[in-house]
Amino acid sequence: MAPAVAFPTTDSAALTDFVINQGNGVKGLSELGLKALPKHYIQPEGERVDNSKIITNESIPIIDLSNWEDPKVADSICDAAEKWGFFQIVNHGVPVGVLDRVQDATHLFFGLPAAEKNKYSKDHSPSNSVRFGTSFSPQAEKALEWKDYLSLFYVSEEEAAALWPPACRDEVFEFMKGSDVVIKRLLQVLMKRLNVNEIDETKKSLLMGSVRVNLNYYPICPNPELTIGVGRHSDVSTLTILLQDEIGGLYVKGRQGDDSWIHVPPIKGSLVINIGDALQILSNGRYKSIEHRVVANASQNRISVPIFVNPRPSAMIGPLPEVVANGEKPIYKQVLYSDYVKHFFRKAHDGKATVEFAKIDA
Ligand SMILES: O=C(O)CCC(=O)C(=O)O
Ligand SMILES: [Fe+2]
Repeated sequence: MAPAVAFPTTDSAALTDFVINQGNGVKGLSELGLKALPKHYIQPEGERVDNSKIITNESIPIIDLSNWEDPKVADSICDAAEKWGFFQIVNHGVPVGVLDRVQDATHLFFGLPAAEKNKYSKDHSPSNSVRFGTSFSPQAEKALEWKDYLSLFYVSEEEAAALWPPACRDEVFEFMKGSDVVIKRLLQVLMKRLNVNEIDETKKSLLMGSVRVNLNYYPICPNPELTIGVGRHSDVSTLTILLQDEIGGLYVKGRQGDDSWIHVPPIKGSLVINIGDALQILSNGRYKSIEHRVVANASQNRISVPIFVNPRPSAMIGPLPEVVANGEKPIYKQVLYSDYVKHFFRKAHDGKATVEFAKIDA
């Protein structure tokens, strides 16, 4: 039987203390067996997923990478990046055992006692590279999101070995390393269409100068229709490689320019790829970073593991010289990538608003 609720969940201070300060997260709330969603998680109607807005007559492309050398594969990747900003890849070369192990390790980490996970919270973590938290940006949000996370910024193998939680450290590292080849190939293909034929050191720092891996945990929610797992946002990355489990719940904004949403169906062994804001800016808008969000679930706990491939924080990002060489007008200015990321985290999730930060004023 679930334990009796030990505090009034209407009391903001008590809720913050339980969820954030003690490190119980929304997983802890969920396991109290609440009958109703605490008011802090009730999202304005526009932020919830409205079932009437979900379209089922379209789906994001699924690309088979078994024949890398086939130019048709490269075309499908670039077309998907231009038209959809989102696609799934199968036969990508990352062994299914690696994917299974990082999913098991994610469950293992979130299954640890709160006090153990809390060692990695903002107030206790020995390093900024390792952060356990809940929601997206609780200080900046009017309504909280129904998600806990562990965020791991990769600095070096030594640092990862010393600082990442032992419950998931080796498996996350194996997933990150195992995805290296497919990440490089995808970027090479995407660059070729932009007339960038070689990823030299400068390009490397712009495209893949840093990596962050998140472990996301979306526990069972008493009123999923009133809240959200992750609110509408686009990623600030160059490219995101996402491993989701078999539960489902990720929605991508439709292409009609209206408020329609498309489900990304789980496919065992596949990886979801999406273009982030940094690549939209570097490609001068040719590749699209598309809004997406995650619903909460009434009956199952869901996990996902995105790898965010990012520019180096100290890199200046703007439209690549190869892209504007033919006289194309730049629509973005040069911005310091770390400023861009700071801007993203300063506010609650708000769809595509972050990219305005880099727009050249009309
Ligand atoms: O959980 C998911 O499927 C997506 C998560 C996501 O969009 C993110 O972490 O940026
Ligand atoms: Fe995302």
